[in-house]
Amino acid sequence: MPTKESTVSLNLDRSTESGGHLAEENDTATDLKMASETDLEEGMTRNESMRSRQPSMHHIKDERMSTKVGQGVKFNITFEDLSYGVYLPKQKEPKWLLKNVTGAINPKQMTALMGPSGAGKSTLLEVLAGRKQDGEIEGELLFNGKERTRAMKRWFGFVEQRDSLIATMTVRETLMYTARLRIKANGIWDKEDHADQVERVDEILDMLGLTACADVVIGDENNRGVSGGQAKRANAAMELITSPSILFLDEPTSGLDSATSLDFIRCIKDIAARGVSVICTIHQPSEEVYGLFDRLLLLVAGEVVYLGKANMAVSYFQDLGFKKAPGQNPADFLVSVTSGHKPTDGANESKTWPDVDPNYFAQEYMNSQLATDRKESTLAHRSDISGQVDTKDKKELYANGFVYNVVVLIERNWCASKRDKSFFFKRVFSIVIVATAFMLAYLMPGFDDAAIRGKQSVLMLSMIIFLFTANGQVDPTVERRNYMAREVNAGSYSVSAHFWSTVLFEVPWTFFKVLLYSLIVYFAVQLQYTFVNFIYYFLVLFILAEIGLNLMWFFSFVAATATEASMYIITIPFLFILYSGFFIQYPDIPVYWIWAYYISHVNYSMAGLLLNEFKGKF
Ligand SMILES: Nc1ncnc2c1ncn2[C@@H]1O[C@H](COP(=O)(O)OP(=O)(O)OP(=O)(O)O)[C@@H](O)[C@H]1O
Repeated sequence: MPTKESTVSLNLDRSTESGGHLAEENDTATDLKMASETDLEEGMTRNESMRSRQPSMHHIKDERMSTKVGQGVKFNITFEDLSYGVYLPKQKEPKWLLKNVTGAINPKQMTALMGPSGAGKSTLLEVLAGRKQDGEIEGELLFNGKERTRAMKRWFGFVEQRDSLIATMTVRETLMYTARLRIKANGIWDKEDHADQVERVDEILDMLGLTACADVVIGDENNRGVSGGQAKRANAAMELITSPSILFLDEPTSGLDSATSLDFIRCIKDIAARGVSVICTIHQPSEEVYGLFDRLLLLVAGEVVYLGKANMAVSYFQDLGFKKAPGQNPADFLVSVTSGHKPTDGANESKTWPDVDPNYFAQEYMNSQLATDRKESTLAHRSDISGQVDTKDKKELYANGFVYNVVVLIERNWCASKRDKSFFFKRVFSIVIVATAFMLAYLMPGFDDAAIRGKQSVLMLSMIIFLFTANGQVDPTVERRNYMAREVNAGSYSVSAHFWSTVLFEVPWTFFKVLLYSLIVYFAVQLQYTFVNFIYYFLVLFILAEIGLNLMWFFSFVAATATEASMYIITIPFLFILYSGFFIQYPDIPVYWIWAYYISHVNYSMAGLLLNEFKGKF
């Protein structure tokens, strides 16, 4: 069990490729020391040497923003006795999902994070990337020897297992908007920025073999778009736009066939070769895919059972007495051995595998020379550069300002919406159909009993329509929230920028929709023919429509699924309608529901509309 105090700390080191400070294979402490002492031999003090390598965070940021993939800041991640636990209900002690994990991830290397299902691979990836907000973290986690700051997020690229892309946008549009949001810009429509963004997008399209499908829409199950493999690459491409120094990938090949997986991992290998630290969880890679990884971190039940060169892993376990069958996939062999599952499909050697305790491999690794070397290497790297760079969090967490982000997000909303066939139907045509139906049903001039009843019904039904009219947008809103969460997590923009861009994008459409409806219904049903009465009627419906829209957004964000959101969106306004005093008169409302009458916005809106229409008429 973890014993160390919580000292999660990260660090930032800048090392250029020419400086050679971060060697390709930092396997031993000796290698690291030798590399860092190059400058010292040239007559610099250690502090001078470090300062020359590590400019301020601001300097680094500017430099990074103008560099291509792999040419910016280099990161070494070191973690020592890193543990992560969650509190289960009614438990005082945390359940430890990661236990005393020690290791390092270096630039120019591609590390595979493997292990049986439930071993803690995704958990480790998220802890390293700083994505675990809950639970308890113990041990030490350093980025070039310094504590992680929130501002560092922008140097990280995290490719989630599930592709979250906007179906109606093309691959190029997706990347262009990502570039606009994540790269520091001079202005919203600055020409130089645009040229730089185009250049970067072209570079990444080329790097990931997406140029041929750059102008194809992503698509979904209903609309044909790019292939599954291309979507995966587009998903990863979004994370490369900012030239990340560390690329985390969570099972990027899941759902891909073996040829496409190989193709994809080759692209990632090329990216690592440019100087990026790559760590990637992967399930059952083929022998060829496995062969592309430089290092392997094998986890079992939250503990490291192997961390070292990927091509040495099989012999490490063979030396422990576990023989690999000829032709057996090395990744399958490693997972079978460490998970205690002896394969039955002709791997005769597995029958002779020793029966071992579940903790055997973790213990064996802890006592191995590999672990001793690894620990020394981790410690050496951390102490070499700790305390030399500015790790203070910067005030600005996002590449660009709030207004810039809101404007770009509005533009992107339009770009994504214009190809959505249902967009105009939901916002314009559906309301024309409803208004026409009203017009035909309630042509009732005058103020006789039937006309009064008809007008009252029209007023109430108009309100009901605008309370529920936004419900058709639940599905796309729930879908987009994953996309938003991804971008907010990546530090592209704030939740409030997303909220205001959505509000501002929808306000003109709501205005237009309510105006269209009002113009048709108000005059057809012959409500009060004065400008002031008409404006009053229009404004009440507009406010109700905005409330309906906001309720839809709220429930679409808090509900687990679109179905659950729809249930809330129907139930809650329904209660406000039921106890508005229209269908059940105030004296007849059950006393335990009277609160609903007082908080019902439908009640106040209906009272306003009735006064607007009938005041002074009787
Ligand atoms: N919030 C949580 N509360 C309790 N247990 C959790 C929580 N999150 C994860 N776990 C457990 O921690 C273990 C590790 O989960 P994780 O998703 O990291 O495994 P994994 O190795 O990525 O698995 P897979 O390969 O199946 O995706 C699992 O047993 C999981 O059930």
